[in-house]
Amino acid sequence: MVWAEVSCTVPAAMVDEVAEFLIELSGSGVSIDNLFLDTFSLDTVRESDRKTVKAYLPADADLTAKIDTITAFLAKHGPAFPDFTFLQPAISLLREEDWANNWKQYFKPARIGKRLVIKPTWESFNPDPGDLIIELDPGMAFGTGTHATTRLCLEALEQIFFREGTWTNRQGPIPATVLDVGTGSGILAIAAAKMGGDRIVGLDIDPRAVEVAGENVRQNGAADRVELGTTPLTEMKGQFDVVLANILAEELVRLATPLIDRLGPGGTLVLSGILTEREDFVRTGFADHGVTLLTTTRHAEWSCLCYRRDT
Ligand SMILES: C[S@@+](CC[C@H](N)C(=O)[O-])C[C@H]1O[C@@H](n2cnc3c(N)ncnc32)[C@H](O)[C@@H]1O
Repeated sequence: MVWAEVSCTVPAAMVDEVAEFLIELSGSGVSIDNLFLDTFSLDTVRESDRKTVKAYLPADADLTAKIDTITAFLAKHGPAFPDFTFLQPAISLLREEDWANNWKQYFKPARIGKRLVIKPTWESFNPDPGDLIIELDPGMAFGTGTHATTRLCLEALEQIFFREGTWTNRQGPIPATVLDVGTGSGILAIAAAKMGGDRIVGLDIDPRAVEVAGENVRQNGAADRVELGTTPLTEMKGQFDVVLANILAEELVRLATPLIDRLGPGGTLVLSGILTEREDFVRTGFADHGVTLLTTTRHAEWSCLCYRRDT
């Protein structure tokens, strides 16, 4: 397999927008070269006013169209940023082994919330007491923990499971069952299992994501509690204590009824993948559905809404 490394050099203020766009397009993470070194002395390390955001795309028949999409994105959105100069994205081809190693230099253990650490398998990490470690290699499925929408879900899960100084489910009866709609890399399902969920079901419409999630679940020793599959949400049966869905606002609203149907009375629904400007659209879509909005959290331009099912 050959990969294309696509490098976009943009003003620092545009980095977040370009990174979000490339994450969506590539279905995976990006790297950002953010330091400009101009002498041998570390004292002179300073932030550059330009940064290079790199994404990795399979070098297949779709590559040219994707590069055209990236070029059009830069040309359309760049002029809104001061000091923008249009630079054609630079492309270099990498073999699978090089691609894998390229990723490695950018993925470091990341703490999310207070106790969760996402750790690439090749890195060593000394956990603090009470830390939960998720071992995750960046694959082609979305969900390395670094994206704001994933982070917001993980923080919401910690709020649900960690109470009064302990992970509740090991002591208490609920919450015990979790449905993760759009599981991607399986990161939320694994986190739910580590936090104390007894039975977790992860669904994804993309069979490749389910495959990657399966490997990650096994790697984290959670296969006894996590089931994965491509069953459409509308065909799912049963009810869960927690339902997570990190998919886009339009899809969340489209699926409002089946999402709530899968939630047991008093259960918590975590909706993520919502651009903050689309928050009201989602709130309206979930109004009069027998759920009460508990919290709204935001990170970058993303929002996460948590609801409780009333009866
Ligand atoms: C933004 S990713 C989230 C991945 C992971 N849960 C996370 O939080 O990082 C969304 C995932 O949802 C899947 N997806 C989109 N619409 C879906 C649907 N209607 N049912 C199930 N999966 C869906 C996509 O294939 C993708 O893997």
